[in-house]
Amino acid sequence: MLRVAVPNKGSLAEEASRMLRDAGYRQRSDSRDLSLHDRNNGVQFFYLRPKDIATYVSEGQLHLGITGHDLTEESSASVNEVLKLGFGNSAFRYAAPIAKGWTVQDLAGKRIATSFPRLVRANLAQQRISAKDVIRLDGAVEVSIELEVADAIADVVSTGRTLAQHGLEPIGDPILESEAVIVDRNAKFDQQPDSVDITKAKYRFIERLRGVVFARQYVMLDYDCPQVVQDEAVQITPGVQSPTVAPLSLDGWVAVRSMVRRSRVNDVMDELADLGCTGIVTSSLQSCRAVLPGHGGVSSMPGATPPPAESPSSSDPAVARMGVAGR
Ligand SMILES: Nc1ncnc2c1ncn2[C@@H]1O[C@H](COP(=O)(O)OP(=O)(O)OP(=O)(O)O)[C@@H](O)[C@H]1O
Ligand SMILES: O=P(O)(O)OC[C@H]1O[C@H](OP(=O)(O)OP(=O)(O)O)[C@H](O)[C@@H]1O
Ligand SMILES: [Mg+2]
Repeated sequence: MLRVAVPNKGSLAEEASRMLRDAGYRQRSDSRDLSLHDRNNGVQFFYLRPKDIATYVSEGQLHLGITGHDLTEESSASVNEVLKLGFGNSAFRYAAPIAKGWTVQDLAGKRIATSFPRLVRANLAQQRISAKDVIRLDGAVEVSIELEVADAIADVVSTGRTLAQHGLEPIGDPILESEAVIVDRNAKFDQQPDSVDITKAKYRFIERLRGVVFARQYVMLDYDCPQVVQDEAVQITPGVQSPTVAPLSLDGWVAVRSMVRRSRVNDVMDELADLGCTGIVTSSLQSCRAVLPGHGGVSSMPGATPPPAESPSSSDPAVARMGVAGR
């Protein structure tokens, strides 16, 4: 039985469960439940503090976990990040009162409050800055300056609203950029290697989530196209092998279906309309299996779980049929 850790609260919890539901897994309906057995999929989920997840996974009690890249870096747990999940995006940054106008060098001799002391100490050492003290706080770090516990902070910044509300501004480059990731253990010499069943179950789980991550980046585009401009239209929505092109019952017209990057879809629709295409509609995708080399995920990250021999590939006709637009 595959055992997977999921954030039980905080910024990552809701989105992690939503992504798991989109991938077909059952999720808890009561936030007091700390585990849930999804019998149909052979997975047991454990709802844990995201900060602790890398530790459980590295020790081997849990097979995989969803947590933040920054939390993984802060912990000394030995894990591999095997898939980026595209949510929980943040930057970990130094900040100080706007009125001070400090640079990073001004942190020398100052008290710095943070929930990530290990990352801060490592960054200060790397920049050869000798702070007076690094003070560990669990949260609400932005208020520590007003309360005179610290002179500056290092904290997670997403929209920047919390900093602004407290009269603070980020200083220097981000210490770290972060997003939610799936972690796998980096097996130690004294640990049992995964059984064949667990290796396969891990692969299946990661591929399902990868399908959701991928689907969120694309939309399905359908349109009717005058045959005389079909070649130009196909260039605008090229797909992987090629888009699906089917005859319409109207002479001189074809129907085209292709996946297009969500970030580009409005430009693509404008270009198709300018060409004389019509009936251009988009539909959202919940999940898919159409991941190709270079599209992120396991293949692009170190320490990836190797796929079992029978893993699907982009030569699979089911994948080729989807007409994934490569732009
Ligand atoms: N405002 C935010 N936007 C996006 N991601 C965030 C935000 N705040 C924290 N994170 C990310 O969430 C993870 C931290 O999760 P955690 O649950 O420990 O913190 P939290 O969301 O601050 O919850 P808590 O309130 O319990 O401290 C980190 O990976 C962090 O980068
Ligand atoms: O840049 P923003 O969009 O404003 O988000 C950043 C804030 O979000 C998180 O706090 P959270 O709400 O988790 O509270 P906490 O400080 O108690 O952890 C983080 O620690 C920052 O305080
Ligand atoms: Mg927080």
